[in-house]
Amino acid sequence: MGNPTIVTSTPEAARFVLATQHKSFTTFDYPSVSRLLSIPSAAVSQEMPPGKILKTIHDSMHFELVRDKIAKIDKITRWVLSSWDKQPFVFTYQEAKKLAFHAVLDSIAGMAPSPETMKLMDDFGYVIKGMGTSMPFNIPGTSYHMALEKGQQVFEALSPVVKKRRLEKSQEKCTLDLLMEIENANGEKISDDSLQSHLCGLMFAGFHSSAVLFVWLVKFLGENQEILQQVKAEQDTIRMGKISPEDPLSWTDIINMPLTSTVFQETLRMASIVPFLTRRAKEDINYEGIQIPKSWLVHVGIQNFHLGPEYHKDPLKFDPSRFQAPAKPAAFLPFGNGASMCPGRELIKFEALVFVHYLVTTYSWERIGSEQGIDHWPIPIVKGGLPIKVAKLNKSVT
Ligand code: HEM
Repeated sequence: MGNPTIVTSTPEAARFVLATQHKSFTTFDYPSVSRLLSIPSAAVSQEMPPGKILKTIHDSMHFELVRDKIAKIDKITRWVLSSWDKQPFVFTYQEAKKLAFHAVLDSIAGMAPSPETMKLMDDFGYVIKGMGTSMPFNIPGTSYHMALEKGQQVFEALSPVVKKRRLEKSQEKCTLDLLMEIENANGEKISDDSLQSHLCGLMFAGFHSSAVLFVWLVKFLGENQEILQQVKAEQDTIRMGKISPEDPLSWTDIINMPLTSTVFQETLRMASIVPFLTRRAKEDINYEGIQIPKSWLVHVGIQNFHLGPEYHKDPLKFDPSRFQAPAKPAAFLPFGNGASMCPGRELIKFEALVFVHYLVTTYSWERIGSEQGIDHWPIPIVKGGLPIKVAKLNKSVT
């Protein structure tokens, strides 16, 4: 990282750094990543207090607002899954990206799937790829250079989206609508450039991590047939309670998915999609006798305790039942902790449960190809994109 760094691996230290002593640390962004996302000049972010923007983003993903989006998530999920049986096989990661990107886009910008959103997704895919490079040099021909170019294109493509949304008076509030309403101390509203930039940041926060989660869900369920059958029974019961096959899932259905919810949690634990978080000390800090000098980085290893036998019995076994009892305090932090804790955690939970519902009630699947293993950077993902052969079930609804 090029900075003196202290590495922590216990949940207690994680809690200390992320929450209890939050005032003593600042978040740390990798410069090569920030560069890909901070598309307009730094001056743009000066116009509105960052705290106000962050609060608005968190508010826009408040449980009650996200709960109202279940029908939309349902529609997007059916749209993605309905095409699977027309193909000899699918790359789970490709399909997961489609689902994750459009669910996030709907939530943050109220945008429905279209050829334009597909192009936006493909372009943003290059930005993500550029973040994963170990050589972030802006040299033509490199993936980092391509990512910078594509990031700029995404930023520009969002300009008409923001302008149109300013004119619309939509009943359903998305993050963009709420950001448009805030004012700084001089009574000025946020600029279009700034809004476009924040949308890019939100896409980054919500897109790739969600797509990767869906891939892990398919992998773990496929490898654990007994659990899959139990999840299927839970989801079939919900489906059979519907009057018409077209009826979307509702909030009541979501709360009737306790087993699938534990599968979601166990997948987050095993995959540890955000394996570590980094903070910078704002001052000299003493933690249980250990001196953390001002401006040093602290690397909070989350995966260490997610997979630590002291915290989770038989940690490499996929066992959703361990979440029937609450996890030891702070030994499960897939969404971080404290003030920066992921505001998208309810959204992604609903997305994952709806996805599993249509997956197991519509298809059976079988992993194909010989590629094994995990790519670990920037986040852990199944190598090869998990190609699967799918077969439509008799009473499927998509
Ligand atoms: C599997 C999916 C996801 C995982 C594992 C995940 C994980 C995390 C983690 C660990 C953080 C804390 C970062 C830190 O403390 O430095 C975070 C922050 C954040 N996440 Fe997520 N996230 C996911 C999905 C989403 C989604 C769908 C959205 C919606 C746009 C989202 C939006 C955000 C935002 C805006 C932040 C920054 C919050 C802040 O700085 O106050 N995330 N996420």
